[in-house]
Amino acid sequence: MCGIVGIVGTSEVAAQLYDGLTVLQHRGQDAAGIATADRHKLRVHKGNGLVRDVFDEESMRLLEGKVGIAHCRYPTAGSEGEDESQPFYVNSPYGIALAHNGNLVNTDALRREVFEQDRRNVNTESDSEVLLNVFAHELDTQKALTPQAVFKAVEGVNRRAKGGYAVVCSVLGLGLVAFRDPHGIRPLVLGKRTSPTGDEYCVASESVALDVLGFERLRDIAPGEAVVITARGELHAQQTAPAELTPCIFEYVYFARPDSMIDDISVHKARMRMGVTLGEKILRLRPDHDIDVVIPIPDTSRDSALEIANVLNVKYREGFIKNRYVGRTFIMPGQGERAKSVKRKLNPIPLEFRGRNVLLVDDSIVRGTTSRQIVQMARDAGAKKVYLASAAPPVRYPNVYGIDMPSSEELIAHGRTESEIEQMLGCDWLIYQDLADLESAVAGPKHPGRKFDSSCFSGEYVTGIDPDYFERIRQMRSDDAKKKRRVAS
Ligand SMILES: O=P(O)(O)OC[C@H]1O[C@H](OP(=O)(O)OP(=O)(O)O)[C@H](O)[C@@H]1O
Ligand SMILES: NC(=O)CC[C@H](N)C(=O)O
Ligand SMILES: [Mg+2]
Repeated sequence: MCGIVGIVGTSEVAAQLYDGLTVLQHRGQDAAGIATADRHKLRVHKGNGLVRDVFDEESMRLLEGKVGIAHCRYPTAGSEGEDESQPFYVNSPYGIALAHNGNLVNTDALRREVFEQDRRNVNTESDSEVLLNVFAHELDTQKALTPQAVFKAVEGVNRRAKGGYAVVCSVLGLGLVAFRDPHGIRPLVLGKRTSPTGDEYCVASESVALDVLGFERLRDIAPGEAVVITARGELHAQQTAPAELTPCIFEYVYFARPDSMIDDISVHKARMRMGVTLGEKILRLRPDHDIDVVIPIPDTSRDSALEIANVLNVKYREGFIKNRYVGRTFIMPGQGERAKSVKRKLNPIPLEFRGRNVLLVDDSIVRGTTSRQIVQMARDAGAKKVYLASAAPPVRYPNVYGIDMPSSEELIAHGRTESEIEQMLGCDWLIYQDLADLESAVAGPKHPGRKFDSSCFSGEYVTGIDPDYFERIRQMRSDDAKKKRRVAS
């Protein structure tokens, strides 16, 4: 789940892109990059690591230009190698840099098509580089470099690429281009700022980037919409494909920051509502429950856990302290690293557990890495009974649109009943949110009936998927496959 930002400013943009990336760091911790454009040149600096590690004073100084894009990466395709960090660049036509959040599900066919029909070679295993070459080819077939020509090119991309994609591009001689797939699976929001020298625009994965950079949130980019902001600050927008909004529900469950608005829904409020519906379910199933205290598994579950405690009318306590210097464990590339990180990251305060029946709350249980260890930690800290609530339903199916859970065997809930999972996690009671409750909680009162991509819970994929696709990505991207790749390199 990468983070992307693009800015058209009236002054230099590199430092602002850097600041934007730092607040999107939770979306990708593996690599980062910035590309800026002045009138004649595109400059790119990128590499593996956190944003603060990839850039130094010297590299920032070289990133000149008033138009630019930036990316932080959490790989879902190809390898974790430096050459697959983003933005990607092609020199023809015009010079284009592209940053992509999402994942294509027809990359192999597209790669062949790009080579055989468009006569372009893609030198990495990245789906994003394939996407860039499709866009470049489609733009190359247009006569001039105008917003209309870009819209035609994006129409071509929409026709050919299948999957989740939120994209920002910098096109030399024109400005910034941004577009979102026809289902709007991945988020993209547009903001504006007025400076004494003219209008400035920013496009970002999450509105938190607009907030910190002082842009006003204008609106979300619509599914199947493309936006061109010329280097002079003129905004053009057009629908480039028939569309139906079904944003990824996992953004609200886990990925996004709570202080972001995504598709006009506050992530914070969505998580609070998830807590209310789950609390109500607990009361329905066990009106005479014996829960003494609700304890969140930090960070992401906090908003939901607090509301569960309110609904149950029991105490809410911070019983685990998070080491703020350890990153998010779920988005780490290998299982060994994830498992070790839970211990390094979370430590219990025993007096909150001793002799109590505790309800631990997590936003989601994916591989079960976190919950298995946490349940044991709660017992070791002296809890009498350990109950576990998940603000999301069981994750039973792979995610193919930009979240790296490609192999169903790695998912603890795949092919298992809730009581089997309860046993594996070692808790006294496991309770999951129902999918219908999750969807209505996220939609909230402002967007009742909103549809979502909930494929990792339901197994229904909004773009349709080739039947052999799952086996192919399992071979490429399971934890085993990644381990083998690391050993070989
Ligand atoms: O079942 P698992 O495979 O362990 O995955 C789920 C866990 O991973 C995430 O936490 P993470 O540490 O990534 O981030 P957070 O601090 O934002 O909660 C998520 O919030 C769950 O706690
Ligand atoms: N998480 C993402 O959005 C990943 C983008 C792209 N598929 C990559 O692997 O680099
Ligand atoms: Mg967590």
